Amino acid sequence: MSELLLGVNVDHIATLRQARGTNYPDPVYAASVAEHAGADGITVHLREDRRHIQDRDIHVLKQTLHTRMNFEMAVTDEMVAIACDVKPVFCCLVPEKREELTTEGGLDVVGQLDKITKATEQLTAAGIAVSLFIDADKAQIDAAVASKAPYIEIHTGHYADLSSEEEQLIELDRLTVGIKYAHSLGLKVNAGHGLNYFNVKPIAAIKEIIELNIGHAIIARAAIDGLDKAVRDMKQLMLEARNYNT
Ligand SMILES: CC(=O)[C@@H](O)[C@H](O)COP(=O)(O)O
Ligand SMILES: NCC(=O)COP(=O)(O)O
Repeated sequence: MSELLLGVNVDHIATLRQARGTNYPDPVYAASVAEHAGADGITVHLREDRRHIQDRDIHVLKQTLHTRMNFEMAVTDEMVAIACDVKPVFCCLVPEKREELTTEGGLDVVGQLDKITKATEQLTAAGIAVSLFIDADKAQIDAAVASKAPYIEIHTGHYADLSSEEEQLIELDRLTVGIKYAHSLGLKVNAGHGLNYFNVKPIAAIKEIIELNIGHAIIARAAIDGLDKAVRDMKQLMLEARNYNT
């Protein structure tokens, strides 16, 4: 069974920095620690409101990463221009609202197919692999295929937010059906949002998933155990889930 990759999202290292307007903690340094600990990639979300990751972070990470950058962005001319300048390996197109605390759902590809297809064409022409952050919804998956984006990232936030085990199992089944459907259409499938040390294994066990992008839980754990250990512990859980279910 293929190895499951871990993309570490360092947004909330930047949240801590922005809280006081200092130059520490530096998400660039955190990315280096995470890579040393076994992260297969680094995810950063440059939001329109710059609440955490800054433009400087993106440019320095481009010069310093040893793995690869997954640049999360809204589908705007500003972000497309930045992405085409920086040329990360991956761009993940996400929905964004200034008033949201965090990402609330998947991108509506069905309702914005022309806009997303155009952005995908522009980013692809710049040599960037495009991923669409979508819900495990058949119509959205079909629209992702139509947009010609090679990757999708299935939004696991609803699964993560559920408290009852029964409801979580129902949502896990819905995610699994969507992921397998997307894979059957030739899409490369990642997953993320809200995954933590207690809910990651059932998602990691879905063998069609290539990469999990995890941030908040790892950075929160790092505040207690340190980032190196937080990353290694998450990688270990993912490895156990994938190997156990071979
Ligand atoms: C798209 C997604 O689920 C996250 O990668 C996103 O970065 C969440 O936004 P915040 O990092 O601002 O919480
Ligand atoms: N796309 C998901 C991501 O990068 C991290 O999301 P979270 O683990 O911070 O919720």
